[in-house]
Amino acid sequence: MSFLSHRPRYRPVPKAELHLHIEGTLEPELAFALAERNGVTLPYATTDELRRAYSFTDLQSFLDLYYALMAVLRTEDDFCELADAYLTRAAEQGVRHAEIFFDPQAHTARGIPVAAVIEGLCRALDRSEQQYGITTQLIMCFLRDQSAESAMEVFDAAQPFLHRIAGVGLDSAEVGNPPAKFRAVYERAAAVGLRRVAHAGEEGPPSYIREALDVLGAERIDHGLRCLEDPGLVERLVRDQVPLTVCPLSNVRLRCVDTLAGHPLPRMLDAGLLVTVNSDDPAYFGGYADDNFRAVREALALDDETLRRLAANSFRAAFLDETTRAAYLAEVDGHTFTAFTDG
Ligand SMILES: Nc1ncnc2[nH]cnc12
Ligand SMILES: [Zn+2]
Repeated sequence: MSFLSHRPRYRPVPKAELHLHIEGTLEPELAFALAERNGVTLPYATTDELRRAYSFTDLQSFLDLYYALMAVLRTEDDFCELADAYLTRAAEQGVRHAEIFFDPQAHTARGIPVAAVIEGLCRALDRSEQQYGITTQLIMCFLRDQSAESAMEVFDAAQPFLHRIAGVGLDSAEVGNPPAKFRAVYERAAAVGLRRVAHAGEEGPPSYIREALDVLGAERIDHGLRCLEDPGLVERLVRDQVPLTVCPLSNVRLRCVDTLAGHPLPRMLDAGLLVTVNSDDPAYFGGYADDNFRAVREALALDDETLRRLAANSFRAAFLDETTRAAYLAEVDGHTFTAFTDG
């Protein structure tokens, strides 16, 4: 019997995943299968060789590979399979509700119609509650390193599908692309009742977090790590209980923090921030939702009550109706963290 089989394992705590790019769940095995099906040649001979390329120095070095690998995603079926694969994994990791980002401009720029992307994703999401026990929402992200006009064009192209979309987000290369660039498209999103979130303070300065709140009306901040450099901003985020969707394994892989043991998550919790734990791009960063929970548990010596607080925060921060939120919070309350060993 191996040593590993005696390691304690934990039933994953029920949680909501609020910061998850569906394109970032593209595992090398699926990438190769789709490449073959679609006649796309990848510049890697094997899945192992591709995995070896997952060594990033910053956000941009990751984004270069992330966008390049999307070449294999071409049809509605591809997007459906991608989402199904994520939901299968998420269910194993205790995810009960997922608010899923997608990057339409990364596909329309390659000639893929926005309909293929959204209809493919929705085919998987529509059966998610029954098949995986996971409720879902879609959040359409604008690429901040593209122009404001391009964001407006994709928003126009998505008009027939807006009833399938819960909100809009902002992602891609942060520094040099401040939130205010997207004021107009966020105003249009707000006018039709869409929820608003934005990546800010991952690599960019605290002023981008303020701008996301003040100019875009962001209700949640994705990452938000660099708020800690601005005590006045922290005070505001605590006072208003603005959720921050933190992604610990991502932060280490993209070198936003040096080590997991040095991650500011405990400081953020101590400050009273409404922090949640998420996976960001799990196929690239070494773990899905509960892998992130387990990693911070070990590296930061978090106790069960802190993990329970993080799980509860995820449902508090989710775009759920109050009845569903209460039901999920009751699941968190009723969860026991007892370890079990198998083998
Ligand atoms: N961590 C991240 N930051 C910004 N844009 C992204 N797109 C996918 N993952 C991202
Ligand atoms: Zn992200």
